[in-house]
Amino acid sequence: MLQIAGIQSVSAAGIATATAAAGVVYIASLWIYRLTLHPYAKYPGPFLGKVTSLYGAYHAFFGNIHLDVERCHQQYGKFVRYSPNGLLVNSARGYQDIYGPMNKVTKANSYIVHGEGNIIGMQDKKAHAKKKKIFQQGFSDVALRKHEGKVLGEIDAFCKKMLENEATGEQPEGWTEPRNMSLWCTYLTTDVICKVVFTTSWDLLNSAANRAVTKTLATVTHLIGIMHQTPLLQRHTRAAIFLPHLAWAATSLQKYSKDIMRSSSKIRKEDPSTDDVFRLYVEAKDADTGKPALGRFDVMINSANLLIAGSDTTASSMAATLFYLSRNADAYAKVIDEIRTTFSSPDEIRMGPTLNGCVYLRAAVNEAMRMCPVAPQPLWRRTEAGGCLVDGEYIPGGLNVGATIFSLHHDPAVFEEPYTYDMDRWINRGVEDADVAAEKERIKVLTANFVPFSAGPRQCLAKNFAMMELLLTLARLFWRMDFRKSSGALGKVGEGGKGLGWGREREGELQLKGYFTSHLSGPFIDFKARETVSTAAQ
Ligand code: HEM
Repeated sequence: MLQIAGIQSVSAAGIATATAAAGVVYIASLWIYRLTLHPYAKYPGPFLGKVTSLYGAYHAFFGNIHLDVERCHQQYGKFVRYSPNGLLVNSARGYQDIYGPMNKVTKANSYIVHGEGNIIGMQDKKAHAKKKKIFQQGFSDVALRKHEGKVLGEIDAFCKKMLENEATGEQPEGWTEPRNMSLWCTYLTTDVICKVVFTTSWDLLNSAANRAVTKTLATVTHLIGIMHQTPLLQRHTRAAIFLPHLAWAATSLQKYSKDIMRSSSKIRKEDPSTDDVFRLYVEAKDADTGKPALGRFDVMINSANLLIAGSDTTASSMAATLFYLSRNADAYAKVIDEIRTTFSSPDEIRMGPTLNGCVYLRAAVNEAMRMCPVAPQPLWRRTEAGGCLVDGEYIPGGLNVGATIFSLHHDPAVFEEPYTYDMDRWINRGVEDADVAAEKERIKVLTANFVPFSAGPRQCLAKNFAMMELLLTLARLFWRMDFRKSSGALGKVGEGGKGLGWGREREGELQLKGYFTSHLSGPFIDFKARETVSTAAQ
């Protein structure tokens, strides 16, 4: 009992009841405000999404946020209020208004979860543009030509590995044991990005010792994906309390980053001429002052960030292409034939116009990236003071707006049968003269709705590098070996099926976990060396 000013005694239970009652009144008033007077009150959306940001966090936790957003657009239309302060739009025009070059938005506050100094989270537009120019130099055309040799070395090691039979010995007729390609592609892309940025790697392709790093990377993107959806979890301390089974990954990532930087700096000490992206950032000069453009911390955090941004992203696009080609015989035949007739040896497969001219390969990758985009969650932006127009709707300043690439890529008004892998939709149909304009328009509309790397000033920093890695890897792989989906239960891993829940029931469709980046299980693929080629050419 407490005696207050000698007038009244108050029990602990009484205080608890009063506090709980005040809490209930506060939450009820907040919900009523959000449902009636809030500027987004007029927009449709799921009831729980309108009143609490935990709704989005819940779906991000289970990795189905991209599907839930898709379901909401189907139910409510183009505009969906997906969180109290967050409105989603699904149209090419809306996408350009939010992300395009003329946008009047900044990155939403949720991007603080990527850590201080990380380019992906910068809100100040001018400061971001200045930094991006510098960071992009690491992936410019000139830099890409420098990286090509390192990338090809890793790709060739990967191809060799794919033809090895580990575990249980050879399968009949020369086919390898089933390989889990989301894992193997992540080993490759992690080795590649480490080599390009730091000159050293964990050699995940050849050694199992550090392969746990892929679990760390996936868990970090899961954690970040949840934190992005709700301000209630945007501090790492809170995430550590409420999501301890994921939060460990942030510390683990720091350890891995320090580890790779330590080995990199050892190499640099032994050979000061070591040339890589890290060195380029250290030596970058400010164009106005001629002084170093980046501080030590800036270089460290952004180089480490490239490990996350540049590993499972490219890997899932690669694995998705293998998934769909292994299930679509016609597309498979066209791509394989194109690669094997265009190049007479794998060594001929290099960056340049010949590879870029492989229209079927490009279409196969496009269609896989359309169906399985790498960034499947709402990419939230905050409107600037004064507000802006988003597809004709005025949105006041200080609110979140966004879109999901997944829904834009599955709009049935643009992509006929959006859940079907149809590589040919990307191929010019070579129509009669009278229809040339219509065909041009068809491709233009598809392209406007196809934004795997996003658009405008915050689009992917290393889009050309990622495409180079994807095309080189797949072309060299397809030249050297045949492949097929594994048989039995393994062959079904990662695929939709009855009873898997809304949006996950279509057989033949690759299912992804909608973390901050997409996370895949499988596909399991068997490989077999081309019979007509001498072993020397392998
Ligand atoms: C197929 C592969 C890839 C895809 C589809 C992809 C896609 C994207 C998308 C959609 C964004 C925008 C994210 C947002 O708005 O929050 C982004 C940003 C970014 N990406 Fe990629 N990415 C890929 C590979 C890479 C690679 C290989 C790297 C680095 C080597 C990289 C580095 C970055 C960085 C640093 C940003 C932030 C840019 C900024 O804020 O200005 N990405 N990427």
